[in-house]
Amino acid sequence: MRSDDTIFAIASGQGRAAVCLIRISGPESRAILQAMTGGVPAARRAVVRTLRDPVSGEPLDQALVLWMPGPGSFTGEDQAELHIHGGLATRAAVLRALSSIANCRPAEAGEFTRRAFLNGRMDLSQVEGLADIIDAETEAQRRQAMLQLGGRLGNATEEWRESILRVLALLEASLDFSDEGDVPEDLEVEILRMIDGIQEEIGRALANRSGERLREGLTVVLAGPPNAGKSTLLNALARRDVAIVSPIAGTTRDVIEVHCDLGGLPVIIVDTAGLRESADLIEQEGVSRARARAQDADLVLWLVPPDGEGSAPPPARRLLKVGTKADLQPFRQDCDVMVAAATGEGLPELIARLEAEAASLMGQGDAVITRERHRKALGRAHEALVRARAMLVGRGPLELAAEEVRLSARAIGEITGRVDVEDVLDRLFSSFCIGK
Ligand SMILES: Nc1nc2c(ncn2[C@@H]2O[C@H](COP(=O)(O)OP(=O)(O)OP(=O)(O)O)[C@@H](O)[C@H]2O)c(=O)[nH]1
Ligand SMILES: [K+]
Ligand SMILES: [Mg+2]
Repeated sequence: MRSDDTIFAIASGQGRAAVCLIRISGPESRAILQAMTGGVPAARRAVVRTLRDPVSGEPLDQALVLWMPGPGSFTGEDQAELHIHGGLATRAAVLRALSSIANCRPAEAGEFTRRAFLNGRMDLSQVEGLADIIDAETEAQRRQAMLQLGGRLGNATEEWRESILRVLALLEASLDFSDEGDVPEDLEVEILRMIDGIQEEIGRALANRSGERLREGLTVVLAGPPNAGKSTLLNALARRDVAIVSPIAGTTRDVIEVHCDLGGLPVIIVDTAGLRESADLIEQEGVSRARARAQDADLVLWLVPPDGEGSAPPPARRLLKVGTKADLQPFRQDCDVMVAAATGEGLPELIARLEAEAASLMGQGDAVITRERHRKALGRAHEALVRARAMLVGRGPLELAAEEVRLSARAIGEITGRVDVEDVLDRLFSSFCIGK
């Protein structure tokens, strides 16, 4: 795979369609337009042209053609777009023609975006935002992904990184001047004050897990004794016949997941095997999976049937008690909600309750961190700052404190893919006037 190849790909999905969009990026883009359309249109102006085979000159299709010269294009390279008719034979003919051109080849997965990143058109957090937009299943996920693509995470991390590098610059300045005397006391006070400020902001971002929950979906596990009505409730919430329902206790053995959209928030509802002691090996496995899922869940709905006083709920982070078969039992004081999934009674109340739970656990996309990767990088940055601070306060070697601060900046830089420290330091130093 060469990065100076010209790449092309269908960007509009597979299968027969009215229109098919072919994206082209790389140095041959202009030559391709010349060879296939007989000219190059004005930049970023859509024109209709006859597409021809570059070797035989045979007409292949009528297409809408765009020329987007670099560096102002998505990838930063010269780019062209061919909006052709979406018939299978038409696509195949145009792709074949493109393959026949020297130094042109089909793009690998994600290669356009990779080039955009390598050419500085977007940072890593924006690349992830773009991926999340394509994967977004609910309104709140879409909004969060848009904010990330727009640079919310990238801007926040760049600000933190710049502040950390300012601390580093102050430390290095102190190092440079330490043979002329001690680190001025007011400078040390200033450094500690800055570290405290950055730590507090990063700490606040780390404390908020709603972004990751929103990106991944909230996991709600239905648990309870056999025949509590778990599968019936799953089917009612999913509004389709997903799980087998029967009066036989121990019907469900596997873990069954359904993705739902609750008021714009993504919720994964998980049906599990009824919890009981069983001699059946398969059922035992189902029960142990059910317990494991309940333990990891954001929320467990513990289902209590009319005769369900005997069994105890599994350990869970958060648990709601739901009295089931409300058509067969009166309101239970020991339950938070009553529902009869078979008749639909109480279902709107349960859904409203779930929406409220989801909203309080996920917010509406106000978190900065949306992935484990961000959390790990920020966590490392935070820890390094804690060590640097301890070293400064404990009068440890200034060089080591500076090294910790440098580590912190690098860790934060991983979020956007900007890990260069020296050039930013140079820029910062040039604006300083300590002992100049
Ligand atoms: N009357 C009434 N019966 C219900 C209701 N919900 C479920 N049932 C019945 O209860 C029985 C068990 O329902 P399931 O949904 O299979 O229960 P489960 O908890 O998934 O059972 P296991 O998978 O075996 O643990 C079935 O015969 C259902 O028709 C309800 O709201 N009212
Ligand atoms: K059952
Ligand atoms: Mg079941």
